Amino acid sequence: MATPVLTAAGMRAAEQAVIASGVPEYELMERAGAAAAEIIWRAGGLRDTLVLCGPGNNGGDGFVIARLLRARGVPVRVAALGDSRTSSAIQARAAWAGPVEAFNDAEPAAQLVDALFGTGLARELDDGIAAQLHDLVSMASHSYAIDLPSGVETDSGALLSPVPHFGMGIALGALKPAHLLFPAADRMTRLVCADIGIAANSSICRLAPPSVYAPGTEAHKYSRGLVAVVGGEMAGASLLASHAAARSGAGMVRRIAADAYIGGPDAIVTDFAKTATEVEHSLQDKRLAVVLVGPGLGRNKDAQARLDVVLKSGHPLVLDADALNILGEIGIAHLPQQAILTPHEAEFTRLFGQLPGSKIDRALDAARRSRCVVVYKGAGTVIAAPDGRAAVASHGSSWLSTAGTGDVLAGIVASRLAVMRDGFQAACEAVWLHGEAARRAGAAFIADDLIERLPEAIASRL
Ligand SMILES: NC(=O)C1=CN([C@@H]2O[C@H](COP(=O)(O)OP(=O)(O)OC[C@H]3O[C@@H](n4cnc5c(N)ncnc54)[C@H](O)[C@@H]3O)[C@@H](O)[C@H]2O)[C@@H](O)CC1
Ligand SMILES: [K+]
Repeated sequence: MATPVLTAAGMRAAEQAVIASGVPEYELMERAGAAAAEIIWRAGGLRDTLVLCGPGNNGGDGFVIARLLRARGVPVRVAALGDSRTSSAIQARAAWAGPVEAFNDAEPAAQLVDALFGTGLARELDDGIAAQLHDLVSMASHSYAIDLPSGVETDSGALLSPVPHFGMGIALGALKPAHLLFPAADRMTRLVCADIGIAANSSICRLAPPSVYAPGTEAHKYSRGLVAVVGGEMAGASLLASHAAARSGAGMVRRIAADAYIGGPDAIVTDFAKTATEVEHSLQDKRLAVVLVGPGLGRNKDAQARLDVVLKSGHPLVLDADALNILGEIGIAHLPQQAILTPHEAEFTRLFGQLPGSKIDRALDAARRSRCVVVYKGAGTVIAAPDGRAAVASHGSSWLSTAGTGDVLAGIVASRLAVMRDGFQAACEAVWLHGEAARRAGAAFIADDLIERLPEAIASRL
């Protein structure tokens, strides 16, 4: 099941709905503290523990955690950053029977619990607070960020001040964008989400592993989807994309190109098309399920003419790389509806300019403007649909930062679209399979290795 992602405001609204149904706010704090204490107990056992409590409800959670860990026999100290300022936090502090040290004087412990700030962080931490938090976290063998690491901006994942690396992030009630978006996501080696009985409904989710279906017994190559990859100046990129498409479930892949490149899998047929008119002729095949253009296309006049016939072909499209660069020059008004666009950061900016908000906001805005599914690539890839759905892929392999992996992703997207016809779902499946193939390829792989891992990645989700 997809895990919902809530912004700070969305979380407050969900909390208010539960409170309106008759659950006191303090009860929610007790639930949050109990869930977090259970996770910490399981991971850290009887280690010496220091709980850092801030002035708001995040600090209140900290007092509950301290009390419950101590009740289990864990040696716990609490250090607070001033007085508690909310009624629930005051209540939680009163229920903690032990002493409260000053934050600035707190000595390190083997286990560190950061309950300084959560979704209510309004600005950067003072230098002294950030430095003390950093020292205490780095001296602990086990460290936990309650709800969020203190110092990260909930909705964007930006670091408002320097934030140390925590062993674990314990999200309360629902994931927030900062749990998945970089650089914040990188500050938690592990991430768990504690259920506190809040119904978290959201059109934004963490990218979930897909359920992939094997072809039916009646299937044949055309029913499984015929993908055309329109090539251009660089044969290698369109070959990589074609090969990736062929290994991702499509029934047949046809490369439409002007080069006479021989090599690559024999299963991929190359249609020799020297001119845009010849490309147009090849695209008249009614059996085509999807056309991919962009990898290796180039940006010269001939590339523009090829792109033009693809845009007018009437087929479902996947547009990547140079197709996006050309569109950045001629404008997105030329886009047909319901294509899938796969821009990396620079291509995204060329297409849509500097949009405001988080990476999720920008992807959703771009999807609405273009009326296309947008796969906004990079660390923390965001897939967004014009109807407001978004999925965020976190913790992809950083080894993907090598030549040709974008061409491979574009090929997988085209293939999954040919198989299932739903753009958003196809893009989500493709991003997941790409990430899984990378995980299986290990370290220092090249784009070609990734393709070889795709059948295993698909088999793992059958
Ligand atoms: N929303 C929910 O459903 C629940 C929220 N809970 C907890 O409540 C948290 C949110 O609580 P709050 O809204 O009280 O917010 P926080 O506890 O995150 O912080 C708010 C407090 O910090 C101060 N502050 C903000 N930025 C500061 C800075 N840079 N330096 C110094 N002070 C600063 C504010 O003036 C305010 O007093 C969540 O992260 C979670 O831990 C849980 O108790 C239970 C359920
Ligand atoms: K925190």
